[in-house]
Amino acid sequence: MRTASEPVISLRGVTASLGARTVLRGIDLTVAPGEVVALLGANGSGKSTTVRAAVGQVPVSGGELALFGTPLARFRGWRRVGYVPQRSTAAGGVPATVREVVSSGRLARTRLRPLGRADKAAVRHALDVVGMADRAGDSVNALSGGQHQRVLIARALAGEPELLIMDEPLTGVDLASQRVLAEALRGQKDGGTSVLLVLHELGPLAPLIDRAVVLRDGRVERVDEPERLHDPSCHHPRDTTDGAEPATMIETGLLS
Ligand SMILES: Nc1ncnc2c1ncn2[C@@H]1O[C@H](COP(=O)(O)OP(=O)(O)OP(=O)(O)O)[C@@H](O)[C@H]1O
Repeated sequence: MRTASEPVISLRGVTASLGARTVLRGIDLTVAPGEVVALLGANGSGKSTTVRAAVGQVPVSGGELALFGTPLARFRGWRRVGYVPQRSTAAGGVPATVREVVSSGRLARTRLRPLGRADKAAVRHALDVVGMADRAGDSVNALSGGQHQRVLIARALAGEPELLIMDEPLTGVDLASQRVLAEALRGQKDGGTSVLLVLHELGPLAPLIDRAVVLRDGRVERVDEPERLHDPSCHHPRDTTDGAEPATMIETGLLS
């Protein structure tokens, strides 16, 4: 579902540095309402830094960044945003159950009030969607990496976000879990949620993706339809006979 209204995420000429290194060199990126956008690119191209900038975790040194039409510095609508960080930055060690972690996804809505009926229903639904309802009472420290990832996704879904941002949700996740995630995302998309995903491969998510934005060295190298990324003719420019400008092969370095 696309509308002509204002983007839910808008980055224009965004620059950012980490330590002494300039990592983002002028990123232009928009996500329209209801759109599912994949952010692709080689290791170190700036994908995570882009999404971390979008959620205010990395300070921006230049350009314009807005969420739901509000400049990030003035944005207060965090209950509208669900964020799943890259797994290594959110690993276990927390003495909490699966249900407690997923419930924390309601915090921006409940503002420390006890969970009400609607909150509990949203938590249950999120656990169901990721197939973790039967593990709700278990410690998160007793989960595998892929299960932990599902819990983090459920935490984001529990907040019933209008915008879902996920950093490499498929990494280290088996094919069955990838399909669970694809189903969950399908449900979100059908409900009108806008989604920005950092990915290395489109995998089972390919049919859901409206646009793929490829980063290279802190800039947008190209924006493409996912079918084109899978089109073998794009990968062999010398084979093209119609004189059309061939697309560049996407090399993440992970697909050998
Ligand atoms: N804390 C940091 N201090 C300095 N440089 C950093 C820091 N974190 C990341 N970088 C650098 O920023 C660049 C972009 O990193 P980023 O994590 O955004 O890339 P990425 O495209 O998400 O990579 P990957 O596919 O490996 O996850 C890399 O060159 C990285 O070395």
